[in-house]
Amino acid sequence: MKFTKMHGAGNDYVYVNGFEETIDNPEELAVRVSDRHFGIGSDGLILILPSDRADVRMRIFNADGSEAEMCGNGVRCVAKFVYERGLVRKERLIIETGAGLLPVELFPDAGGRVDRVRVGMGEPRLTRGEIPMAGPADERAVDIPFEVAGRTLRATCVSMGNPHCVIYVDDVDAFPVAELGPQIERHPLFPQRTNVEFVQVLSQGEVRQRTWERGAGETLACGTGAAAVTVAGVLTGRSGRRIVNHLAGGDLVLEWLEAGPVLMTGPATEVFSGEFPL
Ligand SMILES: N[C@@H](CCC[C@H](N)C(=O)O)C(=O)O
Repeated sequence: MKFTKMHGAGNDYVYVNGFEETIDNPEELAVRVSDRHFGIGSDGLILILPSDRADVRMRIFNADGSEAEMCGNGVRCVAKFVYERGLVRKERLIIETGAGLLPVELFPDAGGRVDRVRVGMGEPRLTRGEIPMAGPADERAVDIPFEVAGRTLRATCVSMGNPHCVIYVDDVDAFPVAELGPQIERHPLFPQRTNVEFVQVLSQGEVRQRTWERGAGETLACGTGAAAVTVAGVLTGRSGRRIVNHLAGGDLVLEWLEAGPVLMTGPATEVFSGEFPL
């Protein structure tokens, strides 16, 4: 199987061109390729596929083999991949994801190389029923207290097509992400598990984020997570509608428009291509 390894702000995936390759068991393949010792090494697997509703379709599988609805850093890399290889030579395209059809804008340089991409991430879903989260289905979860490992934390929960639990902390570097992340991911509040963002607010327009991803563990960045953090900042009054989010692997610029959708702009980087035995 031919593959390309790409990353968006350090959130790395193995990308397979499904216009040419047929993958029978992507769940199992995701586990194999993601292994950082015995595989290629990645946070998961992304398939780039033909679509009958959009210019291209993507499917994302986490490193544990579970399929997610959407990947914000991945969608930027998919756009770069299809543009640079001439599969879809458009600077504005639509990508089909499990979270719906998303508009994407590319900023190629004079040589046709794309390093920066903007994605319309759709409208956040805010009720517990939509996230999904235990409790009254039509209520929001904004700064709600909950217990984990004998501590009381406060969570603001948002779906960007996939579930996110945002927790504000004073010092994100010192926070025990690896200890509490997996316990929050599988907390009984979240019937489909959750991604977890630990956030330190620097100012109304700037935050720092560490991410514990559902199905992948701590990653260097999470695009849907950064979008959820933008929304949580507005809902809790901690940050404004437009922020720069400093993630462990790079920066993303986000804006939650009054009209509804969240826009995310960030890097898309190709690392190398190769062949992997199926
Ligand atoms: N890294 C991604 C999100 C990938 C899926 C996530 N782990 C989930 O299970 O929902 C991003 O950049 O959004």
